Amino acid sequence: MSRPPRRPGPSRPVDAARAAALEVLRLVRTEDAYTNLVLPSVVAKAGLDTRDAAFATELASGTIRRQGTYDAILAACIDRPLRRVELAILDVLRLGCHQLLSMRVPAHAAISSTVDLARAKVGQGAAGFVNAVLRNVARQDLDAWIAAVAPQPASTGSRDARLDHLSVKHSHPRWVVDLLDLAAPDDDLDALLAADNVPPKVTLVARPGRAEVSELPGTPTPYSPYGVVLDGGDPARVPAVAEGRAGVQDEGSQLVALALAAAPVAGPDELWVDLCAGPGGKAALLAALAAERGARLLAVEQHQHRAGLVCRALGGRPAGPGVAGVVTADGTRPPVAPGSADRVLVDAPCTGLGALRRRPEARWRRSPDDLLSLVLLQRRLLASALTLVRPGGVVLYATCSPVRAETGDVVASTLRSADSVTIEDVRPLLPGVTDADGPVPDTAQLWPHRHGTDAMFLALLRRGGGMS
Ligand SMILES: C[S@@+](CC[C@H](N)C(=O)[O-])C[C@H]1O[C@@H](n2cnc3c(N)ncnc32)[C@H](O)[C@@H]1O
Repeated sequence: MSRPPRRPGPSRPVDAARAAALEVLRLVRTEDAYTNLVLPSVVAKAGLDTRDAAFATELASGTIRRQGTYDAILAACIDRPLRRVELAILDVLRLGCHQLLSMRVPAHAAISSTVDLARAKVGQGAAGFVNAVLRNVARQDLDAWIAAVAPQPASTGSRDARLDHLSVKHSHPRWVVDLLDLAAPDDDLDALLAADNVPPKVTLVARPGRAEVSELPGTPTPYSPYGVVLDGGDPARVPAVAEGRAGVQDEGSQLVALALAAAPVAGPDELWVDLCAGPGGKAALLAALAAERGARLLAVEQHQHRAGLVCRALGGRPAGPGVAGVVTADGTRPPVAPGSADRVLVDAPCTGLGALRRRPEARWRRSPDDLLSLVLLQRRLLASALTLVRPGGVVLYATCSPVRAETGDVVASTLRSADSVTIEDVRPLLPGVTDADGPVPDTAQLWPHRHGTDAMFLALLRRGGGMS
């Protein structure tokens, strides 16, 4: 994206789009803000036109996403450890790197406008430092820098050396690369990490019985019969979305809801439960499918605010066609009679490492310590779901993560400890989807680089026998 700074000259005003991007970096760093949530308000406050808004969006999102690569390069250009560089200056330097190395902004424009930004927002001393460092960065292109700071090891090199290289090349924390390497199919890691750096296009879902796919602008999704990939523009302006008959939903998430609904269940099929429903994307699709069959969905969500979002996703009514209610409750102890549900979805809270392409800052926010507590909760939620479901009913366990500890390992340990629970092949419930074998037999794993979806994991369990 080539875009010169507004006005060259010795005392230039700071460029509004670059200043907006810097403000987004500051909010994400100091207030734990989410890039995608703060961008619209920062852009609006700065009064940017469409072109400048697109520039600020790419500059902020891309810089945050690629900060691991840029920090490795900056470390090679600065003669003290990066941790001793003032964080406000580091933000400016990272923005400069993104313009120079990934946005094709001409070097003189990238450097002079970023130096102006440093002078205006940090101080005169910072401007000189930024100027010197960015001139150094501009000496070579991104590939040359990666080769210099994280050379690709020979094919005989160690696993550690390979992962070190990929961590810098694709700007992922090293511990995340380690877990994704253990999860990804052979030789896929490079493509998977690259896919995490490509922001996905917006995908819409036409909720069955409420909207038709033909009403939605865009290209039909390859696997979900209800999905459309939007060509561009604001999804909120699509009438069916504004009216709540359609929604924004990744195709992988659509496939999770569709797989639960497609699982064969003999006998009554009246009560479906979504045990971790917030913010309600899958609940809305499930409720629409349930309504078509005379069944009803009960949505359970632990956090009140998110339960409110589920209500909104379900059309704002506490009950109605396809909806039995929305309950704010802990899914490990839900107010639902044991053995009363015919189908249960456990879309478990997880690390979200399968949806990194969606949230630029997400990879830097998680820590390895998160995993253990999540796994314990995932096991308890799955055990709870198996108590709620009647004999012959099904539980679909899903995560938006491919990490084995929270996918196959949770399922395997549950199968070892639960009485009268069997696993069934979930892959036939994903028509047209290939190359999606999960980490344990009969499970499925979707991938951004293979299927164009988030990395959703799916396992289908059936309760057998009588009541326990
Ligand atoms: C992965 S998200 C679910 C996404 C949702 N199914 C959708 O498609 O919109 C997991 C949700 O589980 C909720 N949650 C976390 N712990 C829970 C618990 N113990 N019981 C019920 N919900 C819980 C989180 O607040 C979060 O909203």
